[in-house]
Amino acid sequence: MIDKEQIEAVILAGGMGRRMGGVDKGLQTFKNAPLALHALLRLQQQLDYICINANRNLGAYEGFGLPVVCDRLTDYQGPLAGIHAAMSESSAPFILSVPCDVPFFPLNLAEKLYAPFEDDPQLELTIASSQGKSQPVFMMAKSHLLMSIEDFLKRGERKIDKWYANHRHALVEFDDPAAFHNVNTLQELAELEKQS
Ligand SMILES: Nc1nc2c(ncn2[C@@H]2O[C@H](COP(=O)(O)OP(=O)(O)OP(=O)(O)O)[C@@H](O)[C@H]2O)c(=O)[nH]1
Repeated sequence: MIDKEQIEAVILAGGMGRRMGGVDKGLQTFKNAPLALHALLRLQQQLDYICINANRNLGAYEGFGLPVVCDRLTDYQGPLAGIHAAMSESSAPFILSVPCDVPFFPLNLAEKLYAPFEDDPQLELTIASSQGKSQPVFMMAKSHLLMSIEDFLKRGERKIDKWYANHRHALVEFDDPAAFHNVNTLQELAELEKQS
């Protein structure tokens, strides 16, 4: 059984959005609402504690009514920097991360990523996987990994896959590959809007 008290979720909206021309991806409109709000609405069905990681337009994100955390390490070091920021500010033993650009992620994400920890107390993190391919931005990690992330980023590394390989982890398979469809360009956003 999932213990919601143990987990804080972070919506990662701190990227540069280069493939969207440098716009703030989380604030782009999809089905009449900002992308990050879609993520929030899905998380609210799963967990009670949620924050947003953003590095610009902070007022707009604060308008969602959640705590907003900024990267502590500068220079846009990738999604791990956002997970690091959330871990730094949270007192929850587990952090669940989701990106802001996957509007249909599974509604049983938190439950399924939490379950393996109950069977294996040594486990440090779980990562979503779909059709055998990992989706590493969808991660549930124990908060004691904060210093490990910090050391890794300070060494100039940034790839999540390389980081988690050093830790006891489990991949958790999800059935519906469409749920992990992410949007990288404004054209992809418009196409997804038409399809759905
Ligand atoms: N906090 C933080 N989050 C990031 C950073 N880079 C990417 N992300 C987040 O990680 C997720 C996946 O991001 P990407 O699509 O790889 O990067 P992006 O910045 O959104 O877009 P591109 O610049 O086009 O790659 C998104 O939720 C981003 O907001 C970063 O430097 N800091």
